[in-house]
Amino acid sequence: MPSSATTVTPHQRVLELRDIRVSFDGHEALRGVDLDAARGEILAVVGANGSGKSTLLAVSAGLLAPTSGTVRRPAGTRVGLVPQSTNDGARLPLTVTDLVTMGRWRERGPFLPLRRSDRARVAEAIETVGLTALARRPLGVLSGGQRQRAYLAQALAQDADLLLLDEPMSGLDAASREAAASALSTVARAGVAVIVVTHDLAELGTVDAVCRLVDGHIADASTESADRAPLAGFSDASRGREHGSAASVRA
Ligand SMILES: Nc1ncnc2c1ncn2[C@@H]1O[C@H](COP(=O)(O)OP(=O)(O)OP(=O)(O)O)[C@@H](O)[C@H]1O
Repeated sequence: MPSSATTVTPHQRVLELRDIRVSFDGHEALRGVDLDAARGEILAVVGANGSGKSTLLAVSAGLLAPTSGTVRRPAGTRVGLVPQSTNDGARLPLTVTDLVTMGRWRERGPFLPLRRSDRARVAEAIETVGLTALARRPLGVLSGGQRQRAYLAQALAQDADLLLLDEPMSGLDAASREAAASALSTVARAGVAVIVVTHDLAELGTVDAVCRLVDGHIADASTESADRAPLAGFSDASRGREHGSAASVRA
């Protein structure tokens, strides 16, 4: 990750959205969104309820085809998505380790036995989110915040190139938020492009860019300061430059 504004680092772009429009029954959830995400960078997406944040993630993940516009990802890009609510997971007859192991399926296939390296990756992801002591517990007996962390571990275990997280900190206590924010920084430093939807920029610690959605379009995009100071007190993204593209602005 760049440590100063003048550092020129070749950040490979793993997502390019151009003039994205999404209509639901005549209502435009996204209106002409341009956005780039590059390896090694954390992009925060903020905006009011209904402004289009989850829709933007769904389009970025390839789960939802835009009504118009282009979505480009380099061939072979692995996308990991942690959806907004993981409460449904409470009903799944899976342990934390089972859930995180599923994160290796794309790499390994669901029917092949895990290699030692896969198991190590699963254990590492569980450790990163601080759930090692609960690794054998069924999801149904975890608290909401613990379950949220299990899903985050699953996403980490995927070794994704592009990690999309929809309010990953919701329901987490302060210590867990800090652990999750640190995990995100670690994966970004390892070269993953991270897009995080949040209602609270401060909980993310440091980010490289902020994209504010208002009624389905990017109202403004801001870069974090060059030395990557904490975002606390930076809730007014109007400090940033006004333009349509977010992560193309390098920190
Ligand atoms: N499948 C759908 N069918 C119809 N309308 C939808 C659908 N998904 C989203 N919308 C509408 O699109 C708009 C954007 O929704 P979206 O879920 O992307 O917002 P959001 O910014 O993620 O909101 P929140 O902060 O509440 O999670 C909203 O007006 C929503 O009602």
